[in-house]
Amino acid sequence: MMERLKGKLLILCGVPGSGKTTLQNYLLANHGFTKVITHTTRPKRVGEINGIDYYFEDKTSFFTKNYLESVSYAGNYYGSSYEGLKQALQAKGRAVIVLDTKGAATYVAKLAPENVVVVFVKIPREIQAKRLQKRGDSPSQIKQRLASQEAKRDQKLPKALENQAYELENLDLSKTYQKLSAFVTATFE
Ligand SMILES: Nc1ncnc2c1ncn2[C@@H]1O[C@H](COP(=O)(O)OP(=O)(O)OP(=O)(O)O)[C@@H](O)[C@H]1O
Ligand SMILES: Nc1nc2c(ncn2[C@@H]2O[C@H](COP(=O)(O)O)[C@@H](O)[C@H]2O)c(=O)[nH]1
Repeated sequence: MMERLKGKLLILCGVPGSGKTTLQNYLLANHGFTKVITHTTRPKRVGEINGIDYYFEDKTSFFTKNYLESVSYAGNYYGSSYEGLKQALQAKGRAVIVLDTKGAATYVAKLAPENVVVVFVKIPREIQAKRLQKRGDSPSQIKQRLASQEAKRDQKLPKALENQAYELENLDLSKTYQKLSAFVTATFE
């Protein structure tokens, strides 16, 4: 299915702890994007709010939604709904979503090319645990997350996204913001 929509979606996917959520917040604050809020069965982190960070679901309510795609990631379910995407695009014509690479590949397959761009965010493996620690994840959460099949798979750009994704290394945050801004200006304006 190549669904044609009004507006354009920027997908952030990539390495665990690479800064996808941080970059999403930057785009919301500085580039007029609206966030596509996704659903998860993962427990809330400190400071997360239902309906802002995610729609937090239980294992029954999760399966009552109309998903464009859903995945299992490190032992929890995640899914993005058609309604969420359409609402976010209707708001300002440009929307941003954070997905794992499997979800990103599904969007690329399902949406028309003019409606979607993908940014794959990277950091070296050696600093991943430090980034997750900085966010407040516990040592056991970090171990479980980085040992998961999905986190290992997302260490590199999958074949399905080759030549489809802008690869963005996120070391010095202010330089990353500059590069992302330039990419958005070239792609959306
Ligand atoms: N360039 C950077 N330099 C230093 N710290 C950073 C940088 N970018 C993000 N961070 C910090 O790294 C931590 C992880 O970032 P974030 O939660 O945005 O990653 P993520 O890719 O969304 O993670 P996950 O894959 O687990 O969903 C946060 O504490 C964030 O503030
Ligand atoms: N395919 C999807 N991936 C999603 C969705 N919502 C979030 N994610 C990705 O899951 C992992 C883990 O997220 P976290 O918040 O627990 O750190 C990360 O890669 C997200 O990008 C979704 O709806 N679909």
